Amino acid sequence: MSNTVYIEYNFEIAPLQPTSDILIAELGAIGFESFVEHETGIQAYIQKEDWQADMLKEVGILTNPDFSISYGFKEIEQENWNATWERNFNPITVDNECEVRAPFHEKSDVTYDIVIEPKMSFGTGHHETTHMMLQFILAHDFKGKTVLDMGSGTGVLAILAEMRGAMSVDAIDIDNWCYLNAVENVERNNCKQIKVYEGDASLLKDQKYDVIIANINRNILLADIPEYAKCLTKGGQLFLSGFYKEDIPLISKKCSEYGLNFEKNLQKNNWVAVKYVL
Ligand SMILES: C[S@@+](CC[C@H](N)C(=O)[O-])C[C@H]1O[C@@H](n2cnc3c(N)ncnc32)[C@H](O)[C@@H]1O
Repeated sequence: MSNTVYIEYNFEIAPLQPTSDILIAELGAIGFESFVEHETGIQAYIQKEDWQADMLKEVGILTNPDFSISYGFKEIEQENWNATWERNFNPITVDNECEVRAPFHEKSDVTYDIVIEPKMSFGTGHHETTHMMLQFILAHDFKGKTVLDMGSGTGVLAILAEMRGAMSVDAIDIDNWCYLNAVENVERNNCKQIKVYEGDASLLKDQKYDVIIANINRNILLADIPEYAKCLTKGGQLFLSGFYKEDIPLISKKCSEYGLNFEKNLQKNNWVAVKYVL
């Protein structure tokens, strides 16, 4: 067990929606890694080494008079954070076909049973963006496809892609903890076609993929769409998430500059997942 130290913020929020979604997006943009929603707000986590006492000055929603947000913070050891996760992690079912659960939950009768021990990584299916990406994977044919999962977190999307018949899956995450966690989850789900890498889009060279899935955030996607386009086979599919409905025009404009056409989007609360085709 690594002894990374985290800062845990507890935000009490009114009204809860859409405030917590906006707050999560703003905190994500300044380096917060993970979020746990509760009945009256959210807990947000950032590594102590990435934290500065005045960093919340950049979070615009905190000073917006339309919302009421109060907060406090404390330093915690990673082990405590895991305990929080485990208390909050209930199994989730996507479209009656796929269940994402922790090892300590009982298996239920679904076609795709995914076991994830999230530890510090994002990707249990609870977040709207993960949920919609899982829906996209369930709704599309992955048989025999070569797949890239960029920003793989726990590896949950890569795991479902393999279960749906992908021939090979490269899963890449910039974060060392996510990399290690995805390696564990790949093994835990007995996946054989997934290779996990630590890094970012600079790892992409001459590889070609039939499908690219990337649930990251607006700015990283905008920066990396040109790389994704280069790596897609003609007719290849790109599934993106990690941004809001309002960001679709900007993301679609960038995609169309690289020959990727908008096909459809899913929406959950204000979050979206979008399909583009080359
Ligand atoms: C929103 S989470 C998505 C995790 C998982 N794919 C899912 O759908 O639940 C985004 C992930 O992208 C990773 N990430 C952030 N910036 C990245 C980058 N430039 N390249 C690759 N991964 C990145 C983060 O470490 C995080 O695990």
